[in-house]
Amino acid sequence: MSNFPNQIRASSSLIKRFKQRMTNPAAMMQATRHFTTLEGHRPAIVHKRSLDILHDPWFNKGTAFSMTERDRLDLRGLLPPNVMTSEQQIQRFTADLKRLEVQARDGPSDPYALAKWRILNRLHDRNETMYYKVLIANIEEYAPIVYTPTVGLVCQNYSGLFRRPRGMYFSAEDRGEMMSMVYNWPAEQVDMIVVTDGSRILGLGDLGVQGIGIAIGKLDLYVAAAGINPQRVLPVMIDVGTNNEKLLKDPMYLGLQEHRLDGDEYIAVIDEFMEAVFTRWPHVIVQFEDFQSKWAFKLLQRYRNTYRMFNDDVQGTAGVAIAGLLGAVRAQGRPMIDFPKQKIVVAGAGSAGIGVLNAARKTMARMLGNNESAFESAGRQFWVVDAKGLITEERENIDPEALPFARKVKEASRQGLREGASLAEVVREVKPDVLLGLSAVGGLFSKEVLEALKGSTSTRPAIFAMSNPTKNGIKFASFFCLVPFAGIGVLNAARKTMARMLGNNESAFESAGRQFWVVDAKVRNAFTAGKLVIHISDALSIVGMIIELVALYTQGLITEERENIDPEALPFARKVKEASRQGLREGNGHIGHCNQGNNMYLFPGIGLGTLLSGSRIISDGMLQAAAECLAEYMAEEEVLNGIIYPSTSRIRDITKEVAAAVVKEAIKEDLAEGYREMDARELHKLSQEEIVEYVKNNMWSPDYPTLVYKMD
Ligand SMILES: NC(=O)C1=CN([C@@H]2O[C@H](COP(=O)(O)OP(=O)(O)OC[C@H]3O[C@@H](n4cnc5c(N)ncnc54)[C@H](O)[C@@H]3O)[C@@H](O)[C@H]2O)C=CC1
Ligand SMILES: CC(=O)C(=O)O
Ligand SMILES: [Mg+2]
Repeated sequence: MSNFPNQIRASSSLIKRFKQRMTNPAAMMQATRHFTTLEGHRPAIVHKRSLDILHDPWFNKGTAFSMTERDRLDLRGLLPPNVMTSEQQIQRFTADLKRLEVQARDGPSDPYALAKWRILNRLHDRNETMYYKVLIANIEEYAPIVYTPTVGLVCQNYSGLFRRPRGMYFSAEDRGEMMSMVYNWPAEQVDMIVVTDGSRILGLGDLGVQGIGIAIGKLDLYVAAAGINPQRVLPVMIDVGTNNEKLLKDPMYLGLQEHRLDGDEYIAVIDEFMEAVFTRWPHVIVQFEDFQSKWAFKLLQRYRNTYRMFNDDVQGTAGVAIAGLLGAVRAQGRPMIDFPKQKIVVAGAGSAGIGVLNAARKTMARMLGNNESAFESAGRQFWVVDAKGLITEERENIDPEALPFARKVKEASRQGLREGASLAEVVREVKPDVLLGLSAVGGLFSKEVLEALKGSTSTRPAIFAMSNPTKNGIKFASFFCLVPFAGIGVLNAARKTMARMLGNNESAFESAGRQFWVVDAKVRNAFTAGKLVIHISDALSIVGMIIELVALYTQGLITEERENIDPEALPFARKVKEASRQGLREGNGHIGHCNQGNNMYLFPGIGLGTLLSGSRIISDGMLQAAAECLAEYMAEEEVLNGIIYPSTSRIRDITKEVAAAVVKEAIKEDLAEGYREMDARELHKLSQEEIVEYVKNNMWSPDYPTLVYKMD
């Protein structure tokens, strides 16, 4: 068992001192001054100088300190003499990062992604303003590094990657101490906490203390997308042990090496944490992230009416899925009001799957009249398959959360189904409009399942493969492959892996090449180019992130007949004769639009909207408003082209709109108590446009403030 360092325990005198300061208005102003002045272009007061400033990522500007600032802050001689602009700094940094890219042309391998993460993380450690400037300007490119999928790898390799701590750790050893420990955090004001207990990190299972990476990654998006001030975010890991046997035996593991606390003992730890953070920061918002479903629902019910909190996996994911499901209806050329007619098969009945099911059912019921019979009939639109197959009322020890979605036995049998029927059987018999996966199992949408989906009664069946991370999807056995952002890099890597399996010689390499049928020439930047790549036959299977497969026909199968073929795709072009023997020809196949459907479209806006409304709680109505706002964000033309989610490059604008929708709903429900000088009465007077403006004006931007030194 590791010994949690004593030095992080705050003395009670520290709390006393802090409380005295907080009851003294002048002292309180002094304590909060640099936070309130950082936004905009007013100078920021700092209480340190010299090397202490250079080592403080909140204030460090590196080579961008002006000469007058260097004099004022005792920095003269501590930096190379050439003063750089922030643009020059970014150019220098990006050139370094791109060099890595040139050297790693063989695809987005794990070491390559991790190397990129390391470089970005080092920048995060030394200069936060510049880090967020880089991230915001290149969000589409770097979100997959600082967030999923790479952050999953980071969590898995956390013990080796750990350099500087970030965030706070509360462990089972700290029971009785949390109320004082919370004052060890240096920021007087915290707006947003993302907390995990590491029990179900992405689709990677129990990673114990290593799960802190996901809280850090989510908060990166809070800063980049929602403009939450980086000095006011706090990633938290609650370490109650781990049931991961490998970590329990690993001498390098940094967390508590004991089995997870359970039952009342577990709840007591989480209760103590919640009380501590809300005592110090009464207006903070706490996002619960990646708690195993066993606790996710219970904790949500326990706290949601008392604290400003939400569970991202249950509620954020549900909102994003609803927006996507409504988009899928529109993509079929039908009005959204037809949503209650959709037949939906969901694979996975954990926190995310059940969250989506509940929200989708409520949305359907509202469209059908919002009464009991509407709710009943909406329930019949879903077929849920978990690890044991189709869930019916015959299921033994059924999870109470899944019970409302269990199919009636008689009804199932009329459809040719039974308790435990496989996903392929269910899809074959139900002929659904939508197949949605939240099972964390790679390769689940196999050839058989996708073949079965061909029988769908929908004109444009949609697949939402929402499990994370992408890696889970790599299986060499399936038929179709949708590669969300890998393209040629993945093809090359897959070919090499196959070749290795076949003997690792030239003929193995040749024959491996014949296993790919590549559709679309622009595969290389498939994700950034917004193209969906479909490989027929042996390749990789879908999983990873939410992918909408709404057929949008473009160039089709690549054969050697393709004009102006991308040289990188050439090795994968099919021979014309061989293709014709298979009944295929140049241009065959479907290319759909593909982008990432992740709760990142909503959680930043939910948090920001809650903060700026000053709502006491996060209501169902506020969450629904967020989802509807995302659904409406896409123009009709885009949706008809099968583009259901916007590009992540627009994430700041999306978040602003989502936050405004949340503020508006909080005002409507009379929950809004205001934020800073905008009190509840003022909020009520705002028009829709003014709410959007209010949100925009309160989003932090990564600009260096002028620093002025004052003694503490
Ligand atoms: N795209 C997004 O925004 C989000 C994605 N997720 C992902 O969704 C996945 C599931 O998350 P949770 O629900 O929290 O996990 P969980 O562990 O609570 O639930 C997993 C569910 O999948 C079922 N399952 C396992 N094997 C199966 C199989 N062969 N066939 C059908 N079902 C099977 C399990 O019985 C369980 O019901 C994870 O990969 C997670 O990363 C979660 C939240 C958001
Ligand atoms: C994206 C996310 O929250 C998850 O996979 O758990
Ligand atoms: Mg999550």
